[in-house]
Amino acid sequence: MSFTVGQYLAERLRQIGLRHHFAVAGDYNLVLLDQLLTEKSMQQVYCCNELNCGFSAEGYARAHGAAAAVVTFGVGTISAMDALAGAYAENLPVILVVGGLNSNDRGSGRVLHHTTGTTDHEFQLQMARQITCAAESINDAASAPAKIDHVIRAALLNRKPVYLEIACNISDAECVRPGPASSFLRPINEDRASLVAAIETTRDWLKGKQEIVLLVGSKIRAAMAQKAAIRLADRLPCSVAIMAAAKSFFPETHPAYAGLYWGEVSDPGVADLVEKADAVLCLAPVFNDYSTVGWTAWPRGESVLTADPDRVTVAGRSFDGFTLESFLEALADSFGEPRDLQPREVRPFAPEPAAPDARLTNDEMLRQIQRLVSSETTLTAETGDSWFNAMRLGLPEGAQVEVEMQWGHIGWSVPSTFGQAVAAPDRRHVLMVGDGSFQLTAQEVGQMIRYELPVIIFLVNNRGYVIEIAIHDGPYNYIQNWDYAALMAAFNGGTGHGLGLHAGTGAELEEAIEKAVANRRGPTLIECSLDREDCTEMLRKWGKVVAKTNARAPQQA
Ligand SMILES: C/C(NCc1cnc(C)nc1N)=C(/S)[C@H](O)COP(=O)(O)OP(=O)(O)O
Repeated sequence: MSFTVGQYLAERLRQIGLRHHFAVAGDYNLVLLDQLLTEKSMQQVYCCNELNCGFSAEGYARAHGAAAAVVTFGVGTISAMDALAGAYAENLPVILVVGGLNSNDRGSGRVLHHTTGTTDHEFQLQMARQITCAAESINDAASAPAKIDHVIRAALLNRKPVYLEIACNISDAECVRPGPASSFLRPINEDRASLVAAIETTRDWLKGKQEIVLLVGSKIRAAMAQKAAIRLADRLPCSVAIMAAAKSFFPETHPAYAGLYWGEVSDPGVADLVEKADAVLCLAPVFNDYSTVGWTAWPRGESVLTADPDRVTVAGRSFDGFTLESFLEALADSFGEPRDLQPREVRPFAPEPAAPDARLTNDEMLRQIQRLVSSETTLTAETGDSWFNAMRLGLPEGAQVEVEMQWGHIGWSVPSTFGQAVAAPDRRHVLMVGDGSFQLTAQEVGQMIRYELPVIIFLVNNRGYVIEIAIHDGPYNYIQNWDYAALMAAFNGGTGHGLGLHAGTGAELEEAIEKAVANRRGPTLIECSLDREDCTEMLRKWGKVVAKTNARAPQQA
């Protein structure tokens, strides 16, 4: 039985644990898709467009650790690249596989369809190199194994996306079979002396410190160091604060957990805790203009240790050659046994319930969403006031929150939630997405219907781009209103189980949530109608500072 290049790729994807890959057909990738279909342990899941295909894979990688998306050359790839750049920004190993030009035509001087009409056939590979940690183009079967192994290993090691182009006439070409996948998964060789020196320097730096804070950042998951951070908090007398993009990456039930640090929109008391501490250990942080609230909340200086996924900087020295996980575990163990502490009571977001027939408010909506959140819930919060709503939720052990605060592509959340639900069907998937964002990628709700995924979508209809209005208003922040709930009938196509409901009061929302929980054979979109002015106080405060930062005059020469 012959074995092909496409099957080599399929076998490697299976070996790294993928049970699905996402795809949009195109004439350059049809034969490749056939080859991937021969791998019966992996389901081929289809998307409405390549941007959504890329974001679906990104969501799958959030839930499953890695993901693959298969698109066609040019028109498919360039669209998927927006999601690939997002995966790069969010440290997610997405493998973008592209059905490429026929190897006889590549570099032939001929003009081919789905290209820009020039004879430059390298443009796409060069673009991909800017937003991936590895990019390869396969135009002969002999080089396929090494190139496939190279990009997959790079993706897993760097927790970043990669790009793999396979000429359309090579996908079914004869190929050798792969060996075991253990070569991909082997740990990096760590430098013991550097690790010991880093621990000793850190212990000296900590001597005499009274107020120690661990500030957990969003790259802690990509660094696979969440458990090690807990181990350290169990042993080091400290408080733990999280950055917004790391919501749910440290258990809120942990005795040392203090809350969200986000400058002037931090949880009560947490800004003081961090800013007055005499030792802040920043664990895998991303300090950007949004996460530092316009550069106003950025811990730096002698009282700060920064532990990045591949480097520790403390007391004027810098160490690398070991993983963040190894550093945190060794530091934890240097403090001996865990402290004897009681778990913390998580405070849910629980304002007084609104009168059942009163106009639905943001707080009432969030109060009811809070009651849905359990240890098996993954809540995805879209860019917009949904970010700030997610920050206000109390999370039971095991509940997960997904945000995209570095790339911040509105619309990301719909396909990403689809990908997460494909990856983790046993969890309850809840999506909070604004009307403006939803209009970019709404089609993927149709795929949730196709694959019968019971996602609960809170469509926050506040009639426009409220986060932009808070930053800087103008006519460009107002959009055509849709009847979002009515979309579900259209997406059902006569046979689907999608459910579309309107909620304009607390009572209507209560009833809609009941129906959504009962609808196990498809998604339920609950269109929550809110006043445009009804946004979180956090957004208002944060928006003002960010607007001021955006408005800084050019540096005078
Ligand atoms: C337009 C834009 N950002 C600019 C933007 C524009 N285009 C892309 C792809 N990504 C972006 N972030 C943003 S955050 C809107 O306020 C989102 O509106 P909506 O989803 O309705 O949420 P809110 O009402 O809570 O703001």
